[in-house]
Amino acid sequence: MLYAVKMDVAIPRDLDPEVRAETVAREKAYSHELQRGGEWVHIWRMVGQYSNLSIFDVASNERLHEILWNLPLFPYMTMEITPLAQHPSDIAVES
Ligand SMILES: O=C(O)C[C@H]1C=CC(=O)O1
Repeated sequence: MLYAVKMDVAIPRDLDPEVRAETVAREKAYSHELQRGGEWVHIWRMVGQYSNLSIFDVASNERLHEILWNLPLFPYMTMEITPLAQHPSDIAVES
């Protein structure tokens, strides 16, 4: 199942810089692990924003929830989640 997830990050300005750096580093490692495992298919920076647009390919709603809930930056994020379906005009799936 494919999902587009827009993540907007808003880390409080007064967060301890060490906590901030450590949380961002854990987020990066967690993201890399999921990308290598094939569930986090794309991650794009949204120009001019501390936001990304990501594509996930996961087995279920529950699995996506688990992945997102465990993001180290989850407490500082707002997300918009859009389930994706094949488009009938996609030449990759045309028969
Ligand atoms: O920077 C971001 O967009 C937030 C987050 C998502 C993955 C990652 O490494 O950082």
